[in-house]
Amino acid sequence: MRKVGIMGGTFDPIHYAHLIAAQSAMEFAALDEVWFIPTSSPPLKPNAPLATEEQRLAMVNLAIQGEPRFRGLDIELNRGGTSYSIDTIMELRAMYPMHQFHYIIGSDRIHDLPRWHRAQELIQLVGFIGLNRPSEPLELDQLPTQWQSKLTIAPMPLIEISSTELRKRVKAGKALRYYVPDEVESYIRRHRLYE
Ligand SMILES: Nc1ncnc2c1ncn2[C@@H]1O[C@H](COP(=O)(O)OP(=O)(O)OP(=O)(O)O)[C@@H](O)[C@H]1O
Ligand SMILES: O=C(O)c1ccc[n+]([C@@H]2O[C@H](COP(=O)([O-])O)[C@@H](O)[C@H]2O)c1
Repeated sequence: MRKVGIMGGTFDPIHYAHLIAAQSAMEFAALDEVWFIPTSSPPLKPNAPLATEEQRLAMVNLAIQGEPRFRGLDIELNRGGTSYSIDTIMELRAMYPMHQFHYIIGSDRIHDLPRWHRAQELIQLVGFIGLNRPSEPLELDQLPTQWQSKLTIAPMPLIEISSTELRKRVKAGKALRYYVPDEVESYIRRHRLYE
């Protein structure tokens, strides 16, 4: 049996906090691998991503190259439409019956977990590894008890980097260096993303 963490996200663009979150979850929960899965259409976000699906996946693959335990998956892009996690988990469980999956999420997403599509079924299929995020600090007591019992909190240095802030930085002509891997910055500049 392999323990696999699922790092789902819009990744518009992927940044260092995503990578540190994945590494923290991997260390804490003794995961064998983390699979990064870019969404097609993110369920609870008001705006559509700015970069294309191909560009977001390309940036994920550039960011994780060199870490053999990290892998980028196009399963949600191939399925298209709204990327509900229940569909992804069911598909992955059917494809990899010997794997045990854990969903990795930041505190902003932890708070809206009960509003996820078919949340009651999802909770039966997968455990969650949560990471604190300074913009929306963890408030576990706000979460129904049945969710609290399915959630493990992994320690991670608080890092207030968001893709929204990075898109604003590009628009304002500011540097991305030290916020994203160099290869991701080069890709963003080459494709003139977020300008
Ligand atoms: N700074 C961070 N610390 C911890 N977790 C994070 C951080 N940034 C993102 N995450 C988590 O990573 C996952 C994917 O996030 P996402 O791709 O939406 O990035 P984002 O920075 O929140 O994007 P945006 O600003 O566009 O909303 C989510 O579970 C999110 O909570
Ligand atoms: O299944 C849902 O209803 C659902 C609702 C909100 C978020 N998610 C998943 O959570 C992950 C992070 O979402 P986001 O919007 O922060 O990029 C991504 O994989 C989404 O598909 C899933």
